Amino acid sequence: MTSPALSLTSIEKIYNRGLPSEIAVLRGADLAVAPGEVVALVAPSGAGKSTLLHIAGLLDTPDSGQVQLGGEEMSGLGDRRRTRARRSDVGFIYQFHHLLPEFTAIENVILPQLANGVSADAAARRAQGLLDSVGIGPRSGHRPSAMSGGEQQRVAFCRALANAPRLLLADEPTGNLDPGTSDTVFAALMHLVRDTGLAAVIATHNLELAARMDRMVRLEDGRLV
Ligand SMILES: Nc1ncnc2c1ncn2[C@@H]1O[C@H](COP(=O)(O)OP(=O)(O)OP(=O)(O)O)[C@@H](O)[C@H]1O
Repeated sequence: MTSPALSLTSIEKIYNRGLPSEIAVLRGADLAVAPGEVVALVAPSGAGKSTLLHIAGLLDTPDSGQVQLGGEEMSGLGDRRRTRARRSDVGFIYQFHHLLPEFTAIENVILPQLANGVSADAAARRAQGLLDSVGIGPRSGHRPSAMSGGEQQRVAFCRALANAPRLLLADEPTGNLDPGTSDTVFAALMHLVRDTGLAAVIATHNLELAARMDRMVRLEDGRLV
């Protein structure tokens, strides 16, 4: 049997422990995502969606519970190995694209590859291929400020996939776009994800988009149902 791309077991996260403001955000959250599976994560605002995504993507650590990527335990790793695993195994997409404004679209997709030790030529070829696949190849030399919101977000998708991660985590990837653009951009994202066969967890408030994924999980009272 192949290992899940992501496995979260009994994840607990408490903020401000011991203080009057203590808040138990995650209380035994479990989730397994198979390679190639696209899971919609639906949660009311403040339920702990970002906390969960940050823990799954090794940006934050749980107070207890296990995080596995591709069957490998991540919980006990030191900072350097966590950073390496995050860089090569996980791609992030945020609601606001967070592209580097002083670099062009293609440079934004090249840079994470250089940081991962890929040669400049190979990185440029891969970046151009990714941009072509979401229909913005001809705009690869533009800076983000010269692109529409939907185009910028498609560049952010390509950047997230630049290092061929095994897991994609997205936090409201189309949340700041108008409904029409959101639909086109979501279709581009699904195309990329299906094309590369990677596992994805995509947080969204949009139930119509959630219904187009393989499975929907809801974050409720610190657990996933
Ligand atoms: N570093 C922190 N210290 C204390 N409390 C925090 C911290 N980060 C988040 N929280 C609290 O934990 C809860 C969950 O936060 P989180 O950002 O995970 O929610 P969310 O579901 O992503 O919300 P939204 O959809 O509004 O972005 C919130 O009540 C938030 O105020």
